[in-house]
Amino acid sequence: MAATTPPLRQDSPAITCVKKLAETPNLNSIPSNYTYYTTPTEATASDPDDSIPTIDLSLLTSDDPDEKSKAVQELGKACQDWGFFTIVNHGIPEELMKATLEATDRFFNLPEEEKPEFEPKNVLEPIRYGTSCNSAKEKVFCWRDFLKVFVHPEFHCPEKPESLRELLPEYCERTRDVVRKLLKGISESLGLEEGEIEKAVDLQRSLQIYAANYYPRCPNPNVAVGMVPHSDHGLLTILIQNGVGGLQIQHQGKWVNVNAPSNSILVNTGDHLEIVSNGKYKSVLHRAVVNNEKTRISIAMANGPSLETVVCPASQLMRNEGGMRSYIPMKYKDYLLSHQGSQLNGKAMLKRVQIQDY
Ligand SMILES: O=C(O)CCC(=O)C(=O)O
Ligand SMILES: [Fe+2]
Repeated sequence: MAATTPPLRQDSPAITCVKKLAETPNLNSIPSNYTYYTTPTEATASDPDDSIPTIDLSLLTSDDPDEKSKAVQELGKACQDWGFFTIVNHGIPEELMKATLEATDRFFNLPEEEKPEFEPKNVLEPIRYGTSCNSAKEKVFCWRDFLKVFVHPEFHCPEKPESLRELLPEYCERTRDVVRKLLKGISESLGLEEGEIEKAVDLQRSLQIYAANYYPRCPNPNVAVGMVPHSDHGLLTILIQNGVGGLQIQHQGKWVNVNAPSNSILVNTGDHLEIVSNGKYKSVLHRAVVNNEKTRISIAMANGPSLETVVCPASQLMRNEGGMRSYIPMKYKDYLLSHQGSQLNGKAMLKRVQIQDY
């Protein structure tokens, strides 16, 4: 009897994880549907002309009013000029960061059958494991696998590995504490009451997402992309990585490299900080590049308003600025659904709620 090819399972994903693809023996070049850049120099960036700002978190909560006010000013300047900064004296133990990165690595190295469902359809699914950015919508894929988990206000976590279940609650709580302190300082830097942003976005019930990125070694790093240029949807993202660089941010119209060591914590501003600040603190455009030497792992903790909050520019800010509102109020949940449901594309989603050019 002639052999027949079994029919494709209806539910079989159109695409598999890139880790598996990268492990194909003798893979010398990437498949054409991973070629993102047509000119290899497009993926390059220079080192920043000025150094990326560093914020000392301990000074933000200093009892000395002068010291605190100086720190608040520096934080405001970092948000306005860069939308991006490093933090020091943040109180998150280095061992916890390291162990969380290791547990994340362990997750990606589990056999596929021990991982959660691949590419679930619902964007609000609290545990999502997948590849690229939005593979259902893309023609060209990113050289990246991801795990996204809603960790607050309700904590979720994949069953395995056990180390992730053990470490994640503490790492999430510590990063939320950092975010609370930063938002207080940012509020003050905008001339608002310290707790104004916290109240406006209902931080107690904030949506926090653990977004882990796995970028395997890539045979053609100059034409592939780890993550396409985008801004994050939330307020502030706290990012750590396994000592392998790859993040680039756009600063003054130019792509610049962020080569942070493994123990540093990076912070970037998201779309909802831009909205709350009525455009004063713009969300930073960033992307990830890949390399052919080492696997890169990053953990981006996305911290947003609560899902039910209708976010709009802070009312006090509009009073100060003569009532000019630059963004249409929108429920964060609806924003997230649109942002995550479409192809990731620069700041396209933010433009949809923007009232005027500024
Ligand atoms: O891997 C990185 O450095 C960037 C990740 C990122 O931008 C994201 O997860 O939103
Ligand atoms: Fe991002």
